[in-house]
Formats: sequence, structure tokens, C-alpha cells
Amino acid sequence: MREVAHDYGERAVLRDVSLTLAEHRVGVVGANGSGKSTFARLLNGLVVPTSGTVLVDGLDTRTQLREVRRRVGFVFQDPDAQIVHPTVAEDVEFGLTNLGVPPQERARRVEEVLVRYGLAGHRDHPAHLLSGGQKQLLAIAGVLVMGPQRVVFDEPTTLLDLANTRRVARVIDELEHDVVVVTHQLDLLAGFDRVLVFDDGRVAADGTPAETVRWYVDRMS
Ligand SMILES: Nc1ncnc2c1ncn2[C@@H]1O[C@H](COP(=O)(O)OP(=O)(O)OP(=O)(O)O)[C@@H](O)[C@H]1O
Repeated sequence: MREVAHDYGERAVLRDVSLTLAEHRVGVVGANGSGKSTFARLLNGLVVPTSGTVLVDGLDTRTQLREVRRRVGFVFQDPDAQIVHPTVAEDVEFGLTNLGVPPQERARRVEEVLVRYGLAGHRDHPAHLLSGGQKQLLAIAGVLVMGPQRVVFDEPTTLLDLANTRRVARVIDELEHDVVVVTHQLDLLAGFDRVLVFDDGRVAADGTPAETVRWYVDRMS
């Protein structure tokens, strides 16, 4: 991303962000309102920059949005924002149907992710009756079934209790995909390759978790 700035109306929320993300696991931290979610949304074109350029594998999010979205999955903080279909299996299948994936292959891919995320027994259950943790796993399954190469998580554990936070953290840890995780839960980032600290719309620190998390905590205290 080169010289990226983003404004919502009159309000400048990101300024002068230039960086390349090449690491397997990148964390993003910072105070409320510092621009983390906006940054995360830039990565798959949910938000396009007001100025500057965001490239994903050389694809411009402004002009090649479909291809960018196919490569970069996005998991929202609130799984209810992402779950749109009545049953668990239908919800996971929805994106594949949209893509025109044939029924047999759809069934195989849906089954695979439901088993992987412990949801196979809930296949025909109403999605809205799942627990918060199961809903977040369903939202993750719905993103991963599409076969993205990278996944952005925007505060994926904020609404979860301790057990579900650990479960989702383990799921993220085990992913082979390149991931970017926005979080206020600093312990999620322990094994990460790189952490960005946002402050008032700029990248204020950028380094290993050991370097940046200490810097951030000291600054906040
Ligand atoms: N769609 C929008 N329209 C107008 N202002 C917005 C919009 N989305 C975010 N903002 C504002 O932009 C600023 C940055 O928001 P952003 O969500 O990127 O911050 P954040 O660091 O993710 O915050 P948090 O930790 O609270 O989630 C905030 O002041 C927010 O109120």
C-alpha cells in the first residue's frame, strides 16, 4: 500500500500509510478510533483509499475488486453481520452457489469446513441459534470455504468468552493462509511475525510482537 490516506467525509482517519505485508501472520493494534478497521477493510477493497493505492498481489483494489475479494477473505467482529442464511450448511454454501460452483463440489467443500470447525453436527440447525463462539466459527467457515489465499480478521474474539476466544485463536494459529488480525487482545499476537500499532490514523510502530506490544503498552500506561 502506497501513501494511503482515507477520509470519511471531513474526517481524516488514515494518513500517509505506506507498507508491504509479506509475513504469514500480521497483527494490528491501537486505541479505539485509531483507524485499524479502516486499514483492515482497505486490504480486501471493502474500503477504497481516498488517495494512494492498495495493491494485493499487484491487483489494484480500486479497479480489480472482484479478483481482490476472491483472494482476501474478511471475518467481521460480529458474526451476525456475516451469517445470512437460515441453516448452518446453507449459510456456508451460499458463497459457493454465487460463484457457480457445481452442486457436488459445493457439498464436498461445505462438509469439509463443517467437519474442520466442529459444526458438522449442526449442519441443519438454525444458524441464529448457535452460541457466539459457534457463530464466529461458522462465519470463519463461510469465508474459508471460498478458498481465499489470505484472511483478514477484524476483532474476531471481542464478543467471545475465554473458551471460545481460545478456540478461535487456535483456528487462526493453525491456518496456512496469510492472516492479518486486528485485535485488542494482545496475547493473541504472541507468535505473530509482525505487529503494526496504529495511532491517530498513522502506523506509529511496526516490528515483532516483543518490540511493538511493549511499546504500545508503555505508551498507553
Ligand atoms: N463508515 C464510517 N463513516 C464515518 N466515520 C467512520 C466510519 N467508519 C469509521 N469511522 C470513523 O473513523 C475513525 C476510525 O475508525 P476505525 O473503525 O477504523 O477505528 P478502529 O481503530 O478500528 O477503532 P475500534 O478499536 O474502536 O474498532 C473513527 O473515528 C470512526 O468513528
